[in-house]
Amino acid sequence: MMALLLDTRLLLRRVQDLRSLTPRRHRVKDKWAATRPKYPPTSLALQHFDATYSVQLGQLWPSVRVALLSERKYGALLNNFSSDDDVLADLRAKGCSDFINDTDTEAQLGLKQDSESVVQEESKEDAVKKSDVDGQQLSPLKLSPNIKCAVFPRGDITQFKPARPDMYRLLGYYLLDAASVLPCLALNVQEGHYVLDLCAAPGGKALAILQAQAIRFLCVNDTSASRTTRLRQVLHSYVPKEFLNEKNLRITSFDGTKWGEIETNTFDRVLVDVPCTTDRHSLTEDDNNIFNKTRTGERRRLPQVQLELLLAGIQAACPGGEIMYSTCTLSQIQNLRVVEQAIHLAKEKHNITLEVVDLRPLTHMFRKTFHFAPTLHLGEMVIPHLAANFGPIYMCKLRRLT
Ligand SMILES: C[S@@+](CC[C@H](N)C(=O)[O-])C[C@H]1O[C@@H](n2cnc3c(N)ncnc32)[C@H](O)[C@@H]1O
Repeated sequence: MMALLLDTRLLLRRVQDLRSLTPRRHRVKDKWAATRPKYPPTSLALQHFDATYSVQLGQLWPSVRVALLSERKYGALLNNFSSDDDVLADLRAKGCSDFINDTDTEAQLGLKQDSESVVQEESKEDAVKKSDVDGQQLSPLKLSPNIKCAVFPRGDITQFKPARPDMYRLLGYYLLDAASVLPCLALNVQEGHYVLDLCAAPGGKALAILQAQAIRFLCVNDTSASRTTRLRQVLHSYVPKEFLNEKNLRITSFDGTKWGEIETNTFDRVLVDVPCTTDRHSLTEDDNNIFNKTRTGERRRLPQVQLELLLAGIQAACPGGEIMYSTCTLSQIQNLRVVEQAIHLAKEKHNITLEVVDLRPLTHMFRKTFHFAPTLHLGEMVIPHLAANFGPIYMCKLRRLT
């Protein structure tokens, strides 16, 4: 009996000891509980997108939503300046293909058995007809064969390893959303061109444009000083020092909306890759999120800033020059509406006439790699899909007639 009493007392003491070691639940609030916003920006973004994109995209929205909330897919933009000649071969050995140049004729014609293919219901006859259209329409597009981007096949979510430096410490590839190479390809830079990248940091698209190895002069600009520093670092990690001189390249940090006051009628090609709601980032990262309550004003001003940037880009182009407007949002207000207004205001305020360049041949050519939104009346848009989780990327190309 005595032994049992002792055992019980010992047991009680152990329990008390343990209690003193374990803090009572809710006695002290966890630190994060006090600072965590009631409505995290990612949740606010999802609410906003559910309300707007369900109307804009209709039946497509649920599948785009799932893809946007899932792991994104990258592409590896090959660096032609690297002295390592085996990079693409190594990536191919891992199962990648260069989505721009590895379009073998059979696959182009849709004759290959591909259970996942977006064109799986396309008859052989249709495919052959479309291929003829490709041939005719793609020749004026003159895509640069030097721009190469490796991707894993549809449905394959293998991740790329970080790029390795060559003997000159230049990296072999740059990881980016493969769809963001499309505006650079469609910009169609030709030998001897003067090119302006108005919102260039961190520099993925500038790097893609440089791969064409045709440019006479590239001006890269970004209003953010910290992002311009990042842009410089990127250029130094991928482009040889000999190229990074004032004769070939200018790095500036101006407010791009004012470019029309600085330099007009100058560039053969202008890329206007504007700040936007960066839909994928807004849904997945609370840090630096434009849906943060403190940034509501900035978010509401975006369409106006985008319009001013596009108008400045249009003015910076020379007559006959081409301007590419691009975003990484699905929002009609930031995409088509901005382009419509810019075309109108360019005429009204600056007497500049523009024509919209048809990018359908490009979308047709890359229909096996990306999902494109059904016909938009202005521009083209890559929409995220679980089997090919790239985008969103909107692009619209304008040509200055006057
Ligand atoms: C979508 S990001 C550009 C991405 C870049 N083109 C790339 O491919 O890496 C938009 C950029 O616009 C810059 N930006 C925002 N407002 C600007 C302005 N008024 N003038 C110039 N750049 C601006 C931002 O700092 C940001 O780096």
